[in-house]
Amino acid sequence: MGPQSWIPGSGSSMDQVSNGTRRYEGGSRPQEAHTGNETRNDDDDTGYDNARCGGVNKAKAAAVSSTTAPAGPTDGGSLNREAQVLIFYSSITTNTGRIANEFKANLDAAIKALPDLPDSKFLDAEVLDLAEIDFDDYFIAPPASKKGVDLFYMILLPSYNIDTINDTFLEHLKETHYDFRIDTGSLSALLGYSVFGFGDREGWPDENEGYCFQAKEVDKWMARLTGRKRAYPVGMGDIKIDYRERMAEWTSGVTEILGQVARTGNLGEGLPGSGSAVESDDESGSDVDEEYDDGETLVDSGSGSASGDLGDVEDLGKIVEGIPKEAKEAAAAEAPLAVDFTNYGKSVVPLRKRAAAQAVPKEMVPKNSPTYASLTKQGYAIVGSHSGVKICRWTKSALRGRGSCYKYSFYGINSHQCMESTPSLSCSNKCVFCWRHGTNPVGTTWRWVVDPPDLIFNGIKANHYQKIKVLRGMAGVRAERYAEAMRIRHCALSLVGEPIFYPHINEFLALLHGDRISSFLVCNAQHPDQLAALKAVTQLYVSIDASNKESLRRIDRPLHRDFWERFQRCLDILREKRFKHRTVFRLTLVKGFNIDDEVEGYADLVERGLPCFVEIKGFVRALERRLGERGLGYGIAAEHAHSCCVLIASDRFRVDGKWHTKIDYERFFQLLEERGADGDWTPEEYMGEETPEWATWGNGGFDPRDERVDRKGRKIEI
Ligand SMILES: Cc1cc2nc3c(=O)[nH]c(=O)nc-3n(C[C@H](O)[C@H](O)[C@H](O)COP(=O)(O)O)c2cc1C
Ligand code: SF4
Repeated sequence: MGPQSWIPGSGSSMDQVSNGTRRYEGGSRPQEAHTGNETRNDDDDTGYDNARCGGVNKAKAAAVSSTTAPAGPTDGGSLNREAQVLIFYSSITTNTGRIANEFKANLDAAIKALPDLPDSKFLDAEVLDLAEIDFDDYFIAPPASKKGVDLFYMILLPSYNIDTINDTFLEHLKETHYDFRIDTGSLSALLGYSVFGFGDREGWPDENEGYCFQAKEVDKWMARLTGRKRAYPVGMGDIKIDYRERMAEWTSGVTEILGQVARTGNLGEGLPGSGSAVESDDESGSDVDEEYDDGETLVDSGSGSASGDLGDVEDLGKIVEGIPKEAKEAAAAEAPLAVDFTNYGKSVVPLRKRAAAQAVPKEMVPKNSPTYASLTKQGYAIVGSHSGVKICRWTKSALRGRGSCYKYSFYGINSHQCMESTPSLSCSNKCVFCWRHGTNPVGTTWRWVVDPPDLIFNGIKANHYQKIKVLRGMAGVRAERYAEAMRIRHCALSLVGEPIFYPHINEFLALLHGDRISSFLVCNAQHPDQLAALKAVTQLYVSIDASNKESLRRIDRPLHRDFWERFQRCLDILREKRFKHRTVFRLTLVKGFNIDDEVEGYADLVERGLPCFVEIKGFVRALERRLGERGLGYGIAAEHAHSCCVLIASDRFRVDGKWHTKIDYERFFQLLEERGADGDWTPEEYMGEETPEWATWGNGGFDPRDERVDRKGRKIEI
């Protein structure tokens, strides 16, 4: 969408029909507004018929009329008119008033320092006390007094759980939104807005207890009134502790956006009038609850993906369990075992043809392939010809302070700083639960064009950041977390495909580590040679979908004929590596296929590989008991109740009776720098601090500082 989109009269919510009559949403204006004594006010160049307004007061009508007054930029993108920031604040005990005036001085200076901006474009900001202005003048439509100037609103608001001007203000925003005489999005002529809240954690320790609650409310209503022109996530600062730091972050973010607005006339990726908003919430609906419903299921562990979208691989177990037993059995019985096109021996492809096909390597996922279409439709970005990156739902959830994935509870992975990706979208299995049947590239050896590691590394990072930027306008995103999210700290190589299949996996890992990004690499235990040659990773996983040869054949449907031998060799390699890498078994249990009578088999596999950790869903106690009987030294260390995931850990990670499942990432990078990717060290050397109490077995694994919400985004009282 071009810059014209936010010009009043050219945008969606403020449309005027050619005869100047204001167009109401839904076609015609509501019947009950007619007085029966209607005369048209010809002086009203907006075409808005004041006489029809019934109870609308004059100020309101005038304000409404002004929404159609300003014209927007027309010079091919950048602002062509003067712009100004209006800083609104409320203040009862004077802090915010003082801060607002200091802020104005800083902001004026910061705007002047923006590169490539002519001085004349931004007028000095104006500070306005909400207690002294008439809300109708500013918060129904942009003020008529500012005709010809494009406005950007910043609202600085302390929270008060007693009756103050804030309540009147919030009531006004709400009324304006619901007033049928006023168009939806009546403030959409603004360039954008952002809110910063002040609170006091001493009395209101976290958001569940009301910390900065009114700033969040104002932010929500402003999103509605502006047609979702949240330029930057709501910021929050504790007046006694960190407001300076938080405000500095927020100010730098907002100023950057102002520069973008001035240069391009729009707010950037993901926001109205500025490109794709598909990943942002729709805030135009009339139901307040819906605003916070992005379809994420954060607490309802019983639901899987109905659409067939695998979504997040981290939720695999849940999805797998959701498949009816009969369907799985039918799939396993009907689907032919995948044919190995690359190994010699019996093959349906004649050798000559195969040789010809291999002469010129093809792209693994060409742009015109069904796989490409399918992946991009589901939010994956394809990088080069065989790599992918996607924002996982936990990253979105963490950005909004609504909880992180189990790896945060177990290992201290910040979900909002985590990038989920793979350098190989291809793999050598055709697992029954994989949604990509029929379209995914499979093979036992690499037979495609190989992209260089730096192309993949730079590409996935750029795409990840771009996707995060799109989320800037999403309801509920915290400014602090957004700022942190612009620094990737973790990479989960666990998207679809098989990462160690990529021929330059070690070089790729080195690039991640060189940028101080930790690596969690998940493989399917089918490539022992590559596994043996793997250099340093922060945490190394094998995915274990079955406990014996027959189940594995039926569930993973591997391409390799010697799949079981490969699988066992991988476990042996993992056993050897356990004093170098943090090794993990991820047990994905397919109900009906492999739970019954298989505990013994899983215990055998654990005994063979002796991993540092076992991530498991279901039959936790049974497995723990078996491991105990064999004297292998494991215990239940942590849990994440939402994803029904439990962590069984080796006693190596229990110090003085306390579990230490977290990772000291800084120490990991130090070890790498000191000793190199081939160097010797043990996982214990970068063992992190004690597992937090809330993450230990029996305590649920939900960080109390986050807010629990249900499927609709409604807060859950605990
Ligand atoms: C009576 C009272 C109620 C308050 N209620 C809240 C609250 O619900 N949430 C919060 O985060 N801070 C609350 N605060 C803290 C204020 O928001 C904080 O001190 C703020 O900086 C005050 O700004 P001001 O001096 O501009 O009025 C409250 C403070 C007082 C005195
Ligand atoms: S580890 Fe990263 S990619 Fe995986 S679920 Fe957690 S936040 Fe998402």
